Amino acid sequence: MSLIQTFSQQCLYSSYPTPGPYVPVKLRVSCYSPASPAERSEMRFGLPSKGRMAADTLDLLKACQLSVRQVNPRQYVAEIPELPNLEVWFQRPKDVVKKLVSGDLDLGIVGLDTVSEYGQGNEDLIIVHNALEYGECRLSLAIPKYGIFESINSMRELAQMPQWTASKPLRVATGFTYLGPKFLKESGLKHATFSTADGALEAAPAMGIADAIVDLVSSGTTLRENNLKEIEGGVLLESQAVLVASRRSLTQRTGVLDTVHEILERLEAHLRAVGQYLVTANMRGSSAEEVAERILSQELLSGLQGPTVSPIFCKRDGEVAVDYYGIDICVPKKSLYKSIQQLRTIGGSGVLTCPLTYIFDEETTRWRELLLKLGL
Ligand SMILES: Nc1ncnc2c1ncn2[C@@H]1O[C@H](COP(=O)(O)OP(=O)(O)OP(=O)(O)O)[C@@H](O)[C@H]1O
Ligand SMILES: O=P(O)(O)OC[C@H]1O[C@H](OP(=O)(O)OP(=O)(O)O)[C@H](O)[C@@H]1O
Ligand SMILES: [Mg+2]
Repeated sequence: MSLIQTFSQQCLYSSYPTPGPYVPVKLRVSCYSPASPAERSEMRFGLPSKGRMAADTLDLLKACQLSVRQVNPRQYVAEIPELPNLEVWFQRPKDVVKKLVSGDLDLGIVGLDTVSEYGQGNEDLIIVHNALEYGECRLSLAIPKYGIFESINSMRELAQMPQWTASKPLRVATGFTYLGPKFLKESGLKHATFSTADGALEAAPAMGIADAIVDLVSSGTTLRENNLKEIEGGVLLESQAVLVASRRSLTQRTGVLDTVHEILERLEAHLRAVGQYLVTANMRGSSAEEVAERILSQELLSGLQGPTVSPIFCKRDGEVAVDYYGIDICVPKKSLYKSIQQLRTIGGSGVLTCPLTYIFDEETTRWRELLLKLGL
């Protein structure tokens, strides 16, 4: 097959599978019988089976004490022992989205770019957590730095180039055959055609196959190495890993909403805690308020809501007395050493630090937003 398929050919491939039974080809466990969305009672969680998202997704779940138990890496079904009645299915990222739409999965983790491309605005897809803090990239239009594009630096300038006509449109290579055309249409670039390829899109302009590309950019190295540039107004989407669920499953399938609540709480509590340290120390003082005042006079020691200051009771001359206070503060890892220095200057001693696993807040904003979206 040639590097680039034409857009019309690609359209044939991108139609959704019809909803219904899904029989995994490589499944070696016989206890999983195929069931239609309406028949099955277990919840299904789709995770990326390959690519850069796969390992990071498993790592994130593990950090939330939701380790995925997979008997062997070629087996596409697994479980999370902490979450009963839930099956994990490993699928290509785009298939996670397609199967959420068809009702063969209930929840999934993939990049927002994949949800937007393959979900195509489908209202059944609900982003439950929009920032899992990995897989960060952007979907961007890029053009060559050289030739007729040398002085073109914005989408407006690109759209106004006299070169693009009905008979000689701008040729765009992209794997994003839904988002790409939609974006160019909205940008006022009337004359554009699209072709698609599975990878190495950045080569298309130099090979003379395309004038521009729409592809994912992270560090920008691939574009730079291929003499391409992004332009003002050319970012279609900022993406990172997200937790996505099917509205139908959330509202109709027993247990899905509760499970999503638990997963969401663990994700939020973990992501809040990442990079945070708990610092405990002792401080001599005349009262808890006086100690708190000293701590709050330091820029880095205000903690999440403020320091916890607790009296340390000791026995002096047969009486209970308080000379020292124990303090607990949360500080970001990047300012840990500076915080300890500040603590010492105001009399802190016996300083202990430990990384935090979870910070559970009151009910999370995302949960409230989800209930609102579901009309609950
Ligand atoms: N360079 C990148 N840096 C960070 N995240 C990226 C990058 N490229 C892609 N991603 C994110 O990772 C997701 C998976 O990309 P990946 O390239 O691993 O899989 P794929 O493109 O679906 O598979 P393949 O490239 O093997 O066809 C993308 O949908 C996107 O959200
Ligand atoms: O801005 P950068 O950090 O250079 O990353 C961007 C590249 O990463 C992705 O490709 P990937 O590595 O997934 O290869 P692929 O084209 O085979 O999907 C994307 O399609 C870009 O080519
Ligand atoms: Mg890729």
